[in-house]
Amino acid sequence: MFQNEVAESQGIRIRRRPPTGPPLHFVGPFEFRLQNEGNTPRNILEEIIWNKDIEVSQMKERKPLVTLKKFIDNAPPTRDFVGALKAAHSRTGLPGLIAEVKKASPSRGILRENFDPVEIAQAYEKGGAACLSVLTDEKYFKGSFENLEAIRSAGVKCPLLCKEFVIDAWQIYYARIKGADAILLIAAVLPDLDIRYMVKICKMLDLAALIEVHDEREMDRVLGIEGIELIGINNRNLETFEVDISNTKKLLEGERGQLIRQKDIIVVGESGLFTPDHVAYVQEAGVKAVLVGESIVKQSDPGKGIAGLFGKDISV
Ligand SMILES: O=P(O)(O)OC[C@@H](O)[C@@H](O)c1c[nH]c2ccccc12
Repeated sequence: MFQNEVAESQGIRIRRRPPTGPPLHFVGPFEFRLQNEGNTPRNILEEIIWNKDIEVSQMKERKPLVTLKKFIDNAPPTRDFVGALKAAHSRTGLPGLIAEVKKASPSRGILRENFDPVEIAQAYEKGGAACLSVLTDEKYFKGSFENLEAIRSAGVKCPLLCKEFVIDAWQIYYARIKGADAILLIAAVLPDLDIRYMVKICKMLDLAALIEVHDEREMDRVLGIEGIELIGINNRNLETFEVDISNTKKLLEGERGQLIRQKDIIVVGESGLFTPDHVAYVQEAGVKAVLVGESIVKQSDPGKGIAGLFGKDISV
């Protein structure tokens, strides 16, 4: 089966870029660039993935895997991402916070004009964040690997999640070299075999893998994969941008919730969390951690934003 057919059989709607790319000109009497005939992205996530494909193939040419592997041997050890979340949860009795260093997003535009990633990261740490998430996609989120590196070099102690659209194992090695302690893998984009393979690479590199799901089918696929410690439930649909925090509750009900507790998997509630009520709602649903960007990054002091989000100071 071809790559897209394997993906489709698992309910994955995101297609990988056609190898030839969309035709750029008229050929013969007909325009071949037909809308939605396989050569135009159908939604924003698909567009991001097709761009990422080009970006990664260019970066791989400049820094082939053999070169990256040499740097890995000298990279400092990673810090325990999952451990930090668990420790925060038992210290505060509230979900451990992964605070996101996020300048912009395709759905919300620019979130913060004067954006100093290191300053924001330090404010988050001071405000009681257990871990940080750093967006590294430049084109759609105005993030960068330089931000990740800078935060790590500035002496921030919170473990760092590299927030990327991973489609190739090369990106995992790259993230590790740039200072990541954990990496995001999105089930809406990656077939089971890729997730299995990438989770193994993460283990080999001592990185935590946060596997992100958005619906029941993705959750069931991921629960069928061995060795997963961390699942994120995204309340935002990355194809339509619709946000609904009851999604977290829906995916943790019944047998799924039971299986997750049995397997001792930590669930992270992601996106659209703005108030102490929101946090309490997803905690009630069963999450032990939350991933929050917009509501805290927008505050003039993002550290105080954390106290606002939880309804109390969690820094002590
Ligand atoms: O800013 P919010 O609504 O608090 O969301 C943060 C985070 O969940 C969101 O940025 C996110 C979750 N999964 C993603 C995947 C790609 C890009 C971004 C994301």
